[in-house]
Amino acid sequence: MSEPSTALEPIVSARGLRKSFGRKPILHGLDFDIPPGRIYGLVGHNGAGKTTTLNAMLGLTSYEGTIRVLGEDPFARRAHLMENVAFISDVASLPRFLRVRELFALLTNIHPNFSQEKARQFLEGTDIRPEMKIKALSKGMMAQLHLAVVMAIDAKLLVLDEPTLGLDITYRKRFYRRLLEDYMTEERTLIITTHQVDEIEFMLSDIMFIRDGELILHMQMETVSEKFSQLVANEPEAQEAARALGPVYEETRFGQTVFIFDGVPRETLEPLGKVSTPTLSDLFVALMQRPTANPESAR
Ligand SMILES: Nc1ncnc2c1ncn2[C@@H]1O[C@H](COP(=O)(O)OP(=O)(O)OP(=O)(O)O)[C@@H](O)[C@H]1O
Repeated sequence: MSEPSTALEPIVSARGLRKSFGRKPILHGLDFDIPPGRIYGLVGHNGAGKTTTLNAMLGLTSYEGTIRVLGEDPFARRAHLMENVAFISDVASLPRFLRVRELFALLTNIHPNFSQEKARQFLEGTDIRPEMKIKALSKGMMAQLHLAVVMAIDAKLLVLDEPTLGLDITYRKRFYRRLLEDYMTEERTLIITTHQVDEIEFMLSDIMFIRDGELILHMQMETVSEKFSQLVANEPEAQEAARALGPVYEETRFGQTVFIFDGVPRETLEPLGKVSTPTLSDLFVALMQRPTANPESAR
C-alpha cells in the first residue's frame, strides 16, 4: 500500500481558526489539514461560514489563529501565494469592458502560470468567442468564461466557491467531468463548496461538513462509507430493533422508515431491512440535526 496521504506536507493547515464580524463570532476555532492531491467538498447551510473559511485561506479576510497555505501565511503573503493558487469566489468578477481575447492577453501578462491555449480549449463547446465583449455575455456564459480562465492557471490549489451557480445541468456535469479529467493531478488540490452536493459526490476524496462555524465532520469518503450506514426498515419490530441500536437519524419517507447509523456494523443491520451507504445529502441532513452540546439534556 502507498503511504497515507496524511503523511505528506499539508497544502492547507488551520489551527484554532476564528473569525468574528463585529461582535458576532462566525468561525469558532477550526482545526484541519488538507493534504495534496485531494478533492475536498466543503458543505454547510447558508451562513455556516464556508466562504469565510475559504476567504481566510485566500488571504482575503483577517482571522485569529493560524492558517498556512503551501506553508505560508495567506494574509501576509497573498500576492506571492496567488502564483500557485487559483480561485473563484462568489464576489469575484471579470473586467466587463474587455473582449474575451483581451482578457486572455491581460492574464498572460499578469499571471505567470496562465495558459491562453488552455483557456481556449476549455471554452470549446461553449458559445463564447474571442471577439465577444464580456459585458455582452449571459450570466451563465460569464460563469463559463470564469471557470475556463481559472482552470487555465497552473495552480497547486484550486478553490471553487459555488462554481456552477447559474449554470445549466448539462454544463455543470461537463464542467465537473473536465475538472476531474483535464485538471486534477496528484500535485493539485481542489476545494469546492456547493449546495448541490449530490452532483460532486462522485469526484470527492474527502468531505467537510461545517455547521454554525464548527467542523462537525472531516473525513475521507472511504471512511464515510465504512462508518455510516442507511437502513430502510418497514416492519414495526424491525424499526423498534433499529431504534434500540441508537441511530443518529430517523425519518419516515413515503411510508418507509429510514435510519442512519454511525459505527454500527452492517451485519447487525442487514437482518432488519435494506442497508446501503447514505448519500452525502442524506448524511448532511442527518448530522446537521444532531444536537451539538449535551445531547442528554436535549431529550
Ligand atoms: N463582511 C461581512 N460582514 C458581516 N458579516 C458577514 C460578512 N461576511 C459574512 N458575514 C456573516 O458571516 C456568516 C457566514 O457567512 P459565509 O458567507 O461564510 O457563509 P456560507 O457558509 O458561505 O453561506 P452561503 O452558503 O450562504 O454562501 C453569515 O452569518 C454572514 O452574515
